[in-house]
Amino acid sequence: MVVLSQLALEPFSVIKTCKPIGLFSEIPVIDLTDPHAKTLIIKACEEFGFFKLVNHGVPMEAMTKLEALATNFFNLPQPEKDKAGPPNPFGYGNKKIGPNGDVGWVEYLLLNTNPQISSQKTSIFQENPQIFRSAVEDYILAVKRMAFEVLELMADGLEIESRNVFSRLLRDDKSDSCFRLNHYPPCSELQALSGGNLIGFGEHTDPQIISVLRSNNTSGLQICLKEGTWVSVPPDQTSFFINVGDALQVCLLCVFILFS
Ligand SMILES: C=C1C[C@]23C[C@@]1(O)CC[C@H]2[C@@]12CC[C@H](O)[C@@](C)(C(=O)O1)[C@H]2[C@@H]3C(=O)O
Ligand SMILES: O=C(O)CCC(=O)C(=O)O
Repeated sequence: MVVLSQLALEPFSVIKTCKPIGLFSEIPVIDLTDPHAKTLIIKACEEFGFFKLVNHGVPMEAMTKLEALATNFFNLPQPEKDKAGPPNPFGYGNKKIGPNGDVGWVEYLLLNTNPQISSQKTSIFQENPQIFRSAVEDYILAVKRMAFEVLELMADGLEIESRNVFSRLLRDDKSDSCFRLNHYPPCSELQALSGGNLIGFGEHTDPQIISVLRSNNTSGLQICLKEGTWVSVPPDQTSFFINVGDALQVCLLCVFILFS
């Protein structure tokens, strides 16, 4: 048994904890091949701002490959991972999230997704540079295709004449879309001491149009419902989850104001 002294616990004092909450089974599920997908997406955006995507067209092989390589990266000794940091804004980060001084029990790789991905810090792809880089590129390409489809269905569902009104923002070579690989390391001693789960990536809204999320069959992601209750998203190995970001929420509000 390891007993942590007060001194050893000091660096963790800024990491918050939360009590486990129940899994939420009512998250809308959108089948991307369903002819009614556009209507169902808009309904899900209005009701939850969050939905699950199935039959999304991203090959399972691309997901599995990336997951294995990311796991290899996060299993590297700390000094090796640190060579890919600090994130400014792209690169490897540990506990410090974003520019606002937020901290969490998380380490991550933040990358840009534009075609000049080769301009990323090469130390990110250190172990197997070609293999890791091409797995990241293949995955990003497949996820982008899916995101184009979702954004175009959203425009269709809103009956906006130009179908690419949202997707062109992502298609743009200068798009500031980014790709984030989060790893939440286990820390059973601290969890036992605190009596709750350590918060990895704290409460926030996403500034983007949409965020595309995937978990490797692990629970932990929580969303806040309209009435303010936090619920847990059930673990899922094969689906993606879409979260409506602040930018799209503003667009949706404008559309509703204009047409109501
Ligand atoms: C804590 C934060 C990190 C973040 C900016 C923020 O203040 C709130 C949203 C976070 C997020 C989530 C999606 C993307 O990964 C990200 C790059 C973004 O634009 O918003 C991160 C931000 C970040 O890591 O800087
Ligand atoms: O790791 C996750 O699934 C959550 C990350 C997140 O909330 C985000 O990137 O906005």
